[in-house]
Amino acid sequence: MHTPLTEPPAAAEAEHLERQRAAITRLGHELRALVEATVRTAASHDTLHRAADGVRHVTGQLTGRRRARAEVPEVDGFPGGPRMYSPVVGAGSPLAPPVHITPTDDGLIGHCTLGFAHEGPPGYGHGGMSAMLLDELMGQACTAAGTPGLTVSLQMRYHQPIPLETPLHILGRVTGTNNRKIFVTGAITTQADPSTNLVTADGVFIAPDPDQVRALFPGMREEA
Ligand SMILES: CCCCC/C=C\C/C=C\C/C=C\C/C=C\CCCC(=O)SCCNC(=O)CCNC(=O)[C@H](O)C(C)(C)COP(=O)(O)OP(=O)(O)OC[C@H]1O[C@@H](n2cnc3c(N)ncnc32)[C@H](O)[C@@H]1OP(=O)(O)O
Repeated sequence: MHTPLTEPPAAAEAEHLERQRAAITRLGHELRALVEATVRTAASHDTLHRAADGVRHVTGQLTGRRRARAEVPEVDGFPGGPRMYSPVVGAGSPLAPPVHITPTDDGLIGHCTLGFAHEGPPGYGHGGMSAMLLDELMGQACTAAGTPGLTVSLQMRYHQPIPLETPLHILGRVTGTNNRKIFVTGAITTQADPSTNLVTADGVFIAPDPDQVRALFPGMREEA
């Protein structure tokens, strides 16, 4: 059977990206397990010191070339594509639950479960986490509606605490626009009781003009 000596560049690049993203996702998963174990453990100080030595050793393996501040990672698409290291949706970020987002009839829905690393009041989610989850969903709802925007105002209402280790729904929906202003609402519920809003938010996002986009995101690739 004839095998081509060189793969077409596009196919090789796609395969490289896929491998890279799979490895980033795997490391993110292990790091989340480490973070969760760290904030729940009752291990002795000896064990904690040994773990710290081990983690320092691992960190030392990841300090080669590092991306610059405004550089968009090669594994990402911006705007509108994957964000592997986002603290909300990034499969590679130990900070992210991570949230998995899908479209709805009129906006977006995110699915996630908060762990002990996201705790505010004992047993419940941190209010700042709720704001971060909603900011992301509402921001992505702007992008999904065809008008990517930056948050200029986020009004939060905390109705009931968010239980940890409980599957959640996070909703984001664009309700209107006025020139560059985009009005968005959001809500967090449990998956089990989607009709009871635990947290709601109203936000104003602004679509930056082209000069602002160039100034703010110098690392954005031309094709975006
Ligand atoms: C095709 C290319 C597209 C390129 C990509 C474009 C955008 C990408 C953006 C987002 C997508 C990316 C990632 C999503 C990730 C995360 C989602 C979470 C969202 C965030 O994590 S995002 C970070 C936090 N966010 C900021 O870091 C913003 C800081 N900010 C600024 O960088 C400036 O603010 C800017 C540049 C946005 C606008 O600057 P500016 O000078 O053009 O705006 P200006 O002041 O002229 O206001 C214009 C009109 O908005 C009204 N207005 C202003 N403030 C208001 C407020 N608070 N409430 C109500 N209305 C307000 C004014 O009253 C006026 O209204 P009017 O025209 O009617 O008078």
